[in-house]
Amino acid sequence: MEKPGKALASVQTQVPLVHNITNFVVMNFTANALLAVGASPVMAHAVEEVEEMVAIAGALVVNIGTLAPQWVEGMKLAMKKAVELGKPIILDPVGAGATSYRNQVLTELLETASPSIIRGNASEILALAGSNIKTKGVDSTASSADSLEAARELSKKYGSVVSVSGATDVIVSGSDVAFVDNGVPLMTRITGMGCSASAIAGAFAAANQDAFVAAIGAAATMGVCGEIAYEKAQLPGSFQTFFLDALAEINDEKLNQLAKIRQ
Ligand SMILES: Nc1ncnc2c1ncn2[C@@H]1O[C@H](COP(=O)(O)OP(=O)(O)O)[C@@H](O)[C@H]1O
Ligand SMILES: Cc1ncsc1CCOP(=O)(O)O
Ligand SMILES: [Mg+2]
Repeated sequence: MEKPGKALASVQTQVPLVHNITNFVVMNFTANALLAVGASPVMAHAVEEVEEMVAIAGALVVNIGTLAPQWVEGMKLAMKKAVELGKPIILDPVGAGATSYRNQVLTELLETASPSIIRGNASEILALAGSNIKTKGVDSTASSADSLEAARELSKKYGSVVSVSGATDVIVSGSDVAFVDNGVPLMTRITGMGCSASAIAGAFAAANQDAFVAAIGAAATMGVCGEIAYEKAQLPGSFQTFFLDALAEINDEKLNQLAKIRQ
């Protein structure tokens, strides 16, 4: 397995534009996380402009966190355009398994296009694979270790890389699996950490052809930066600030040294 530093260096040298259709809760934090890691964020969801925006972006991140029908229309238009132009799509199925509306919209989005990367927590990935699990709003009620089979199924069904976050991040691409053991539990106590993981996966996918390499690099970057931030702050408010600082200071060498990736 190639070390993740090279994939990060590609992001930092290319500074890709990442088009996010994401939720109201995390827009600001996600944009800051992308800027800090060395990418360029834009948030745009109006049906009137999503096609033009995706045309100038390196990747499209679709996050269903605060859904409404007009947004779904914009997501579908953007996804179709991304397919037409060969741009990678990252899908974050926020709250899959919490309500039937979310499940229905996810079915429609996955009929519209196959994402390069599906990034969610364990409950969301299990729900997406058809299990009856009830996600606790947007929070997971399952462990990433229990989602390996579901991730495999989804990866085969949609031809996507599936990245499941948790104590260990599980990343599946067809029959290939990688595990990333970085991160700290405090990351679950700040909203937008998973959404940022998906947005950063977008930056990595924009700058790296191989979606498996991109998803692993993004997960390792998130986890390593969480560990660096935790050395400085052990409470959510200050941790969030130090996490952004860590994203801004991470480089290929440090990432290679601290990433714990198993295959
Ligand atoms: N128990 C944990 N220990 C260490 N890192 C974790 C833990 N749970 C989640 N993370 C990390 O936090 C980030 C967000 O993951 P998660 O909380 O699962 O996403 P979401 O916010 O979508 O539910 C990921 O980078 C993940 O690796
Ligand atoms: C709390 C909340 N409610 C709707 S979207 C959202 C943010 C979810 O963010 P994350 O999946 O990164 O925890
Ligand atoms: Mg999430």
